[in-house]
Amino acid sequence: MWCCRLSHLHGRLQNLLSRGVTCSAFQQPNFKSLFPLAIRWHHTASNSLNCAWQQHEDHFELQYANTVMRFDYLWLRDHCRSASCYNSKTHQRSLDTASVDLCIKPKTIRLDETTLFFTWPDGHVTKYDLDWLVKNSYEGQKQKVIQPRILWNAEIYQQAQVPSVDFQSFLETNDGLKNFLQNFLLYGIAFVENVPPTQEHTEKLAERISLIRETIYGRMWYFTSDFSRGDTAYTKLALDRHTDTAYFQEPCGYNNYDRAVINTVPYDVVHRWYTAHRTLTVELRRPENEFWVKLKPGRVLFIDNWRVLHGRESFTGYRQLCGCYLTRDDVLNTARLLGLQA
Ligand SMILES: C[N+](C)(C)CCCC[C@H](N)C(=O)O
Ligand SMILES: O=C(O)CCC(=O)C(=O)O
Ligand SMILES: [Fe+2]
Repeated sequence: MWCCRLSHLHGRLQNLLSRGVTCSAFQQPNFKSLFPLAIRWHHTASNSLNCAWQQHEDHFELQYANTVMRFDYLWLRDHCRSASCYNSKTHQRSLDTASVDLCIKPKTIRLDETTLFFTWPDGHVTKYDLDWLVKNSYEGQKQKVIQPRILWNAEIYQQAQVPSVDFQSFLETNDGLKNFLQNFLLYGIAFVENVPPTQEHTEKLAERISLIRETIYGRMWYFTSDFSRGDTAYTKLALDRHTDTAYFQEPCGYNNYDRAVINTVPYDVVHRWYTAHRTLTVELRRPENEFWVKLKPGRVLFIDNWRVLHGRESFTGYRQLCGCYLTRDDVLNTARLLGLQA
C-alpha cells in the first residue's frame, strides 16, 4: 500500500519536473499582458540621490550607489522584511515561500526618500531600503572585499616575517587574539609562543578560539610513537605532506595515505585522475613550496587543513605531541565577532 502511494507521488513529482513551470504571458487571460510592459526609467526627483529604476517584464532593475542591480520579483517578495513575513527578533523567515505565486509581479512600485515600496497583487506591501538592496544584491556582493588570502611559498612566508602571538596576549586581550586570527586567515597557519607545554594549557588555548571537535582520536590527543595505534602518524616514520581525516563526512581536508580504493570511476577517468594527482604532488613537493619549522615545547602551531598540508621527517628518540581539532564554523565565527571578514 505504502509502496503504491510512494510511486504515485514519485510519478507526480517527475511529471511536474519534466513539464517545468513557465511564466509565459500567454497563460494569463488578460490580453494586455500579451504585450510587453512599457519599459521606462524612473528617476528620483532629487538628483543628489542618484537612483533610477525600471520595471521589466521578468525582473526589476535598479541603479544606485554606482551599482546596476537586477532582482527577480519572487526574490523581492521572498525577502520581504515586514512583520508578517520575517521575525526580526529571531532573524527567521515566517513567510511560506512555497505559497507565493512563482510568476508574481508587483502591482505598483514607488520610491520615497531611500525606501522602495512594492505593492503586490494581494495588497501586501514590501519595503526595501536602497542600501539594504545594494548590500544583499548579487551585484553588490560581487563588489564586496572578502577576507584576503595570501598564496605563499617558503620564501614569501619567511619574508613576510609574520609575528607569533604571545600566549598571554592571546588569552587575555582581544587584540592578541585578533592579530593571531588575522594571520591565520591570511596564511592558513599561525603560531602562539610561550605556551606552558602541558595538555591543559594547549586545551585552554584552543578553547579561546573555538569549540574543540571530538573525534575517534579523542578530544585532546596526546601522543608519542606507538605502532599499536595502527597509523603512520603514530610511528617514527617520515610522514609525507597530508591533511587529516580525509575519510570523514566533514573532513579536515584530502590525503594520499588514507585514500580509499577508487572503484567508482572507469579506467580512462581513473587515468586522468592519476595524471592530475601527479601534477599536484609534483607542485606540493617542490622545495620552494615547503616551509620547515621545528616544533619545540611552548610553540603551538595552528593549521588550516583546507589550505595547508603538513608532514614530518622520520625521527629517533622520544617525542610527544599534543593537540586537537577545532570546529571550522566556530573559528570563523570568532574571527567575525572580532570584526574580521572570514
Ligand atoms: C594523531 N592525530 C590524531 C593527530 C591524527 C591521526 C590521524 C591519522 C589519519 N591517518 C588521518 O590523517 O586522518
Ligand atoms: O608528528 C607530527 O609532527 C605530525 C603528526 C600528524 O601529522 C598527525 O598525527 O596527523
Ligand atoms: Fe596529520
